[in-house]
This record gives sequence, C-alpha cells and structure tokens, in this order.
Amino acid sequence: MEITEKAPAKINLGLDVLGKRADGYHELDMIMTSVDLSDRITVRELENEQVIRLQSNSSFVPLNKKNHAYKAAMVMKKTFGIKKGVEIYIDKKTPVAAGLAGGSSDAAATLRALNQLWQLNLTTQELAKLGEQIGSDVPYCVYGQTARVTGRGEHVRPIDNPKKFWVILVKPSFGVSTPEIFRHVKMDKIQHPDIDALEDAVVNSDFDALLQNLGNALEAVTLAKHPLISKIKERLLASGADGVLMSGSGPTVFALCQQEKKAQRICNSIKGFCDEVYLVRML
Ligand SMILES: C[C@@](CO)(OP(=O)(O)O)[C@H](O)COP(=O)(O)OP(=O)(O)OC[C@H]1O[C@@H](n2ccc(N)nc2=O)[C@H](O)[C@@H]1O
Ligand SMILES: Nc1ncnc2c1ncn2[C@@H]1O[C@H](COP(=O)(O)OP(=O)(O)O)[C@@H](O)[C@H]1O
Repeated sequence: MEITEKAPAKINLGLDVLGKRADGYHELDMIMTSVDLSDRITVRELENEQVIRLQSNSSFVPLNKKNHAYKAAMVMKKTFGIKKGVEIYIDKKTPVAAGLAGGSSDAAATLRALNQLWQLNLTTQELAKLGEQIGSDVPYCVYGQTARVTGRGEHVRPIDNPKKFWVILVKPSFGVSTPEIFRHVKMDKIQHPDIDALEDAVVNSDFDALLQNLGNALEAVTLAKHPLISKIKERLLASGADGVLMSGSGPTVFALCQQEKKAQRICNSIKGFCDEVYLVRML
C-alpha cells in the first residue's frame, strides 16, 4: 500500500518574539497561513524490513536521520512500537532553509500519511502533540490553514474561513539558519508587531488593516545580515505591492494582493531581479 500527502509551505503574516525561555527557545506569538506551494510525501510499506528508507528528487535535503520526515517516522515507530519498515519519497517543491517550513511540513505530512498507512486513527491534536518532538513549526503544519500560534509553536488555535489572498513569494539564492537568527535576537531591541490587531484584521477580512499590521520581529535581525532582503522589499513595493514582509527567520519575502492580475504583474516585474519567484494562493 502507498499513501501520498501534500506538505504545503507556510508564511508568517505576523511574528512577535515575547522573550527567551529557560530552555533556550523563544516564546512566540504568530499568525501563520499555508499557501499552495507544496511538497508531496509518499509512504510505502516495506516487506520484511524494519528500516526507514528515504528518497527525494532534491539534492538539498539530507537523506538520513536528520531529515524531518525521517524523524516523524521514527517518532511514530517508537511511540506505537511499530515493527514495520517504510519507504518515504519526498517530492520537493518548497525552497529549503527559506522561512517557509518545508521540512516541518514534510514531517507533518509524514505523520498524517503514516497515521493512515499503519491505521493508528490518531486525531489532529494527537498528531500535533507528536510533532512537538520533531520541531517547533510541526504542530502548526499538522493543522495547516490559518492559525494563531503561541508558546514555542505548540499552541495552535485555528482561525476559520479567512479571506484568501494572492501571495508572491520571492526567495533569494541564499538560505538562512533559524538557530543562527534566534542567536542574534536582542530582546531590548525587538520591535513588537500588534498580533491581536492582525488577528482581528484576518477574522474581519479587513485587507487594509491586515496590511497595516503585517509585522515580523525577526525581520530586522535577518536584514542586518542580508541587506538584499531590503532591496527585494523595495522592489516589490515599487512594483505596486500593497504589503510586503519577510517570512519566519527568512530569507523569503512575500507580498499580498487581492487581485490576480495585479499579483501576476508584480510577479513578472520581480522575476528579472530574483530567480526564485512563485505566485501562489492562501489555502
Ligand atoms: C522562526 C519560525 C517561525 O515560524 O520559522 P522558520 O523561519 O524556521 O520557517 C519557527 O519558529 C522555527 O521553527 P523550527 O524551524 O521548527 O524550529 P526548531 O527546529 O524547533 O528550532 C530551531 C532553533 O530555533 C530556535 N527557536 C525555534 C523556535 C522557537 N520558538 N524559539 C527558538 O529559539 C532555537 O534556537 C532552536 O534550536
Ligand atoms: N524534509 C526536509 N526538507 C527540507 N529541509 C530539511 C528536511 N529535513 C531536514 N531538513 C533540514 O532542515 C533545515 C531547515 O530547512 P527548512 O525546513 O526548509 O527551513 P525553514 O525552517 O527555514 O523553512 C535545512 O538545513 C535542511 O537541511
């Protein structure tokens, strides 16, 4: 038997850093949303073998136990004492180390797929709880859609039926290490976005208020190391984008648009400036 699950990329419409915790992680307050740029995870039972075997079309993902999909399978096997082997194929579409949670989403999709393959009947909440062992973004990726996410990333409150916008993703050619960006956070320098106001804007489908309240406390930290991100933001604004922001710890920048034609125009004009540009929609 073989099961395929989609692993959509996420963007952070808002990200606030509230403080550093005793365990070294940071307390966050975020509004996250998934977009229709997705990897595909296919799991297949291996006969007479207990191993977790990984394959991918991408040379950018580790094909070993460091892979988030591998970790997800290992957590499932250990937690439920499963003695079966599995082959996991990662069809990679989301750029790696981009602030789009590609690896976390692969882990979440692997949890969902193995839940079916091994007939475990786990709920979304139970899968998200298992996801905490793999990475901070995995619980959100188990839920997907749009959500307010707090704590280290383990508290996920879905926001129902938000209005869907067009999203232009612009990924510079370099990647960014999330731990390194968090290491450079100085709490007394952080600019705090208003995440309550942002949630109200999302709930009320108020596009103007949404644009006013887009904000990412990590943006200034990553910008200081990578000035090209500022240039991309300027270019997007000059091309007519209404609101632009860096996603997560970066370096991907996104722009939001209500109309497809305008989004297409902005997308075309930024393509000459940056190689990796995607026109997608909120899920
Ligand atoms: C910043 C965010 C925002 O959505 O996204 P990305 O930029 O990675 O996509 C996430 O919080 C990233 O989540 P994830 O990439 O799963 O992080 P983890 O693997 O758990 O942690 C990697 C490292 O980031 C730091 N970290 C992560 C989460 C958090 N709440 N506080 C932290 O300080 C820690 O140094 C940790 O060792
Ligand atoms: N399935 C996977 N897909 C992408 N990256 C992975 C995966 N498994 C492990 N990684 C590693 O995780 C790191 C972060 O990758 P990714 O999840 O794409 O970034 P981000 O958290 O910035 O969105 C990379 O260094 C990569 O080597």
